[in-house]
Amino acid sequence: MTDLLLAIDQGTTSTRAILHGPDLAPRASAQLPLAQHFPAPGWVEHEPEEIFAATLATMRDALAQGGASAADLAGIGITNQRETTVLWDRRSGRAIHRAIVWQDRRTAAHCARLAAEGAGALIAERSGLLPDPYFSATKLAWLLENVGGARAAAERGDLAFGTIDSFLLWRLTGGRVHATDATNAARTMLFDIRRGCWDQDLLKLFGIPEALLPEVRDNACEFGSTEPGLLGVAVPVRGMAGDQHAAMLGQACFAPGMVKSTYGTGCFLLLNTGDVAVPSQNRLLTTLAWQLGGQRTYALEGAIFIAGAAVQWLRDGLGIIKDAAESGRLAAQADPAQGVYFVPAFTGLGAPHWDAEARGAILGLTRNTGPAEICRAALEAVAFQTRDLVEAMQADWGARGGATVLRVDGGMTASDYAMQALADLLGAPVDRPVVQETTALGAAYLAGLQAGLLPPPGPAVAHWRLDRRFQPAMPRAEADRRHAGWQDAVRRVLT
Ligand SMILES: Nc1ncnc2c1ncn2[C@@H]1O[C@H](COP(=O)(O)OP(=O)(O)O)[C@@H](O)[C@H]1O
Ligand SMILES: O=P(O)(O)OC[C@H](O)CO
Repeated sequence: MTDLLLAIDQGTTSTRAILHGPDLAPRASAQLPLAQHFPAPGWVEHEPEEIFAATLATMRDALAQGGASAADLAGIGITNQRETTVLWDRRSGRAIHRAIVWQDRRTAAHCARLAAEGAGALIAERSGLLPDPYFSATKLAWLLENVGGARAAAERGDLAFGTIDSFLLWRLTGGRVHATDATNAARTMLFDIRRGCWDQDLLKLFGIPEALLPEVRDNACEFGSTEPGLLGVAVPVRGMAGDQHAAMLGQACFAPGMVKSTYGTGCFLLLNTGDVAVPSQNRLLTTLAWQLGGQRTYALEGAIFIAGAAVQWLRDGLGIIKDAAESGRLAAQADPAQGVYFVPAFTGLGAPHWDAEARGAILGLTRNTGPAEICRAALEAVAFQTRDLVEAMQADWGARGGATVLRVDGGMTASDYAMQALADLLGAPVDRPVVQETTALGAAYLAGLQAGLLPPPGPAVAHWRLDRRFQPAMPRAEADRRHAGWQDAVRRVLT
């Protein structure tokens, strides 16, 4: 039977492939870590060849573990870390520089200049974003300026730009297809989210030759077939979406007002705003939720750069825990009287502050502070930042109503401690689904939708099931007092 769906989830810290049945039940998975390169302070790069090799290896491994072959697949869905920028040679398919990762801050001065020159209004009106190094446009401009011969080659049409989805599609199809999907395009800062096309004024603002750009398609469509030599037979790629958008589909946030929050390296909270692109008055991002059948559904997004990455730093940087799970065990033993706050602004602060130059701090230390208090502060920082985003979203969307429950997913949701702290400090229930790999689930769903195996977004899609609801247990006054302490700590790191 050709009814299995293979999702590729190419994330910031790892590459995964998950094999799903036609009912979207996960059957087998494979994962490989991804090396992080930090060539200068604030710079973050990935090796595109490593990404492609890991993608292929995990796809083959997931199929083998599921006792399946490529001939059993109805389609592949690709989902990916967004904004990360690759520039490659069309002839060789090889990148001319390492990928510049979404967290990379090397273009902070470029963005500050754009903001000072008043370009923010055009950027917000067309792309729904704001001038920050997070998005692809200034990363691509940097590559064109700093890699020898790149601009001339780009103008000759010899180079191709893409986010990780496009790069993988190019390589999987043997260089036959240069395409992206609307959600990934929406994160480049070059795309008009209301008209659904590349924007000439933004291309001019960033000095980007149009010849570099991929074709923009719906999230579910025929993206092209893989080279037969790669998996044994040619398999159609039928779904593609940025990871946070795929997670919205995986979380079945189909109705306006529904919210999901993904806690991986960073945290990304998205609210479905239906067919309206809602401009934010509170420094959130207006973006696409998905585009299907040419119809665009929009979202408001709050992006926090550091969530689980703070836990990684406790393990690898400070060395106070041996594995991520230990952070919760230690936090549970913390002295409740100590007001320690950890602002994990390692790569600046994202929404709603957007301060690229801010750096991290741990405040409120005493002689009694130890690893337990620092772990608690790191886990609570994620909850406080989520609360900042939720409050900004309520201000933008408020009266229109919607869900009062937060659907969560991502690696960090494995921590019961962190999820309870989230419910407590937010003062709202937090729902963790049975399948926490919602990003891959969303990608598999898109491929299944295109293959005709699954219905369009709506009540007939039945892949979401509750694992556990975390109810707020902390008195509201206490949560507010702690949040005020957090806000004070943030004020001290802002530049
Ligand atoms: N039990 C846990 N407690 C706290 N953090 C955790 C736990 N398990 C995993 N994490 C964090 O989750 C992150 C990995 O999540 P994942 O969704 O795989 O990330 P990404 O897709 O960004 O690569 C890591 O940063 C890790 O520190
Ligand atoms: O790889 P993740 O899961 O940390 O997600 C990265 C985001 O897409 C960046 O915008």
